[in-house]
Amino acid sequence: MIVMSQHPVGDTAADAVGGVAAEIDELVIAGRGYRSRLLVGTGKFSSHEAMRASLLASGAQIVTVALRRVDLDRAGAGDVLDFVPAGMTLLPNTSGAVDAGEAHRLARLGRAATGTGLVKLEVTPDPRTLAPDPIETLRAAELLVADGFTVLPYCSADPILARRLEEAGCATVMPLGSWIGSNRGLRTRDAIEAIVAGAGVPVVVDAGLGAPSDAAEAMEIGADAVLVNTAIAVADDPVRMARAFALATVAGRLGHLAGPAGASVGTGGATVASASSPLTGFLGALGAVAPAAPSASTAPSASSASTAPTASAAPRGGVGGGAG
Ligand SMILES: CC(=O)[C@@H](O)[C@H](O)COP(=O)(O)O
Repeated sequence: MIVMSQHPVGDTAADAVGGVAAEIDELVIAGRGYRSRLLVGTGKFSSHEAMRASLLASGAQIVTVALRRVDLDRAGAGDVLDFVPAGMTLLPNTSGAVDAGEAHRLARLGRAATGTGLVKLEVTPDPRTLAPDPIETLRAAELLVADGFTVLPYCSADPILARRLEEAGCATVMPLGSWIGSNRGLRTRDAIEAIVAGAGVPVVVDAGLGAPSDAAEAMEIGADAVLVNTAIAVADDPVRMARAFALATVAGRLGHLAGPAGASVGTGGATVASASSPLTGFLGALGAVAPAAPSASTAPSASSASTAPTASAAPRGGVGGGAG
């Protein structure tokens, strides 16, 4: 069942997330700054009205539209573009293209019809996975850059390909979190971390983010932005879900900017527990209430010795450790 909540929404990211968007830094793509780090798609909504309300609630400033869905002659009324809120940056995409030549042709038609040189490059020849073709994507990127486009390529989560796309002149790289429309979340986390570490252009995690927490996770590990369509469009309440993604994106960015948690969580975290309270110092200060020595029956056997905590696995809080 689709329900449409009636939230009072404005038309900026700050309105959509109650002002907290002002706490994060701007996203800069091809020299232009954006307050919102959530990009949204326009497919799969139950109606154009639901789409428009959700776009507003998301606070997104960049919205992607499949060129195949656009009335390129702009002859008829009621086209999807008529429902994109004014002021949003339109990012036409080449969804449906199966090779570089087709992507280039679609992009040129789109530029003629919409007047924008921005293009989200998608080359997905395999209908089962909609996996981006890395070779055709790179070829298409080279063609489009040479033709004056500002290219934002949807790509495999591959650090080498990301570097090659950046070298080809792309304005961002947009590695997938999981298959388009799958809502499977951030399945490519390790690769995204490697891409973030090496990228000189914004990294936008695109596709498969199924819950707001997925967006937050991508942002925490250092992605510059996320692009979400299906999870918002198919939610029971797409407007509320759009707001949730907006808030999660800001929260994830704040978590990343805050530093230490992102650093430890982002590298996979520790594999042993680390006490949050300073156990040793506390007991010492009380006059050492020493734990009872293990009885013979409870003492670790030789065979279990490998599981006993070692010095290196001791809690990092340690003697006189920090606040609990
Ligand atoms: C709309 C768009 O560009 C999609 O191709 C994009 O990859 C979003 O994916 P999800 O629908 O999985 O969010």
